[in-house]
Amino acid sequence: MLKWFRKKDGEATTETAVEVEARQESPSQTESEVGTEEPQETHAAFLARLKNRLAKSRERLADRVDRLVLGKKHIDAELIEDLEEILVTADLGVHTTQFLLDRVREKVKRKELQDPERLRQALREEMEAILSVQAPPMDPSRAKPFVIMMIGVNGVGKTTTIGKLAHRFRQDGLTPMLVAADTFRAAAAEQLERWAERIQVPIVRQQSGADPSAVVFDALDAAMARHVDVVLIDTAGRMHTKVNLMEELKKLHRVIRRKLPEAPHEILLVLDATTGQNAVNQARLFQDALGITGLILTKLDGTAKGGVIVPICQELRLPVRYIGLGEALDDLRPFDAAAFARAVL
Ligand SMILES: Nc1nc2c(ncn2[C@@H]2O[C@H](COP(=O)(O)OP(=O)(O)OP(=O)(O)O)[C@@H](O)[C@H]2O)c(=O)[nH]1
Repeated sequence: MLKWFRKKDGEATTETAVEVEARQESPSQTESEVGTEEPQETHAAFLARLKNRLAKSRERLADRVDRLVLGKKHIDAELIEDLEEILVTADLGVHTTQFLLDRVREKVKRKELQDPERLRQALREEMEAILSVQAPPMDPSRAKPFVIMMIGVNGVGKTTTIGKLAHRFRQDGLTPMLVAADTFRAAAAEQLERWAERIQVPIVRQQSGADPSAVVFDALDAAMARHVDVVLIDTAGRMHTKVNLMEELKKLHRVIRRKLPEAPHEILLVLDATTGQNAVNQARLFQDALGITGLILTKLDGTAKGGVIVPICQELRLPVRYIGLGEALDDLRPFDAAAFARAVL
């Protein structure tokens, strides 16, 4: 059954009609309509899939390390120098590469690592340790509504990730609501609306050019009135006016806080793995401006640059919440440091 809730918002602007589109059907009905129920995948099967998707990264890193040590008897200065080039070109960055090489040298010196064939395993352990950032888990049950602000530059996959994440929440029995706070690009709200339709969740949007803060303000009212569990806010990735993107996002953040002092409960930065080292700069900028609570790395299916997440985790000490492995509904997976390290190295 399709229900429409229309609300004229005279306070924000005279013309802003907030449309809360809601479909209220039983979860079982929705699941069969959507027809995308994730089959229960074993851990081994998932690992195989992740390795497969990260195939290019593996070629570039795991295979290169294997080729490097092939036939070598000792880990010597020359081998470490060659390893340095491999790690830097796998987007691990100069700082993280030096850190990893120092750890290798220490282990060799302490005679904990002597066999070149164990080099890949040793690096993998170090990588896993860096990626295992200690942080409280993302727990949507700790607040109602649990507000997630999705940020990132344009094209990284924010909208797609919101759709996939909302789908996951629905499967967990939660009611999500999508909020189109990128009002600068009409296509952005339309794309989010298509996701809302596809996964059958309500969306709050206003017409193009509306004030994003007004959209969010109204959306939080609607979420509270309708007892929504999780609010997912899609934000702009690029400003088409003179307004500075970071200033706009900060304003949005203030509006959320004013309405719900504990919110946003998560500020998730979406990074496109294919951009390599650019992702490091983006993470720094967004962290300085807003303070991020977690990362989502998308497009790992088509890149040799997945390694970029390692220097980001090492420098900013931020947990990776999810990884995107494709464009399908179930291609967003919770991040697992051990599985990721094993898939890359
Ligand atoms: N291969 C692949 N493509 C992805 C993934 N995530 C998103 N995409 C694609 O990346 C493109 C951009 O995604 P969007 O979700 O529109 O990105 P956005 O950050 O919302 O972009 P703006 O609205 O311009 O700010 C789309 O074609 C998505 O289908 C992923 O994990 N793998």
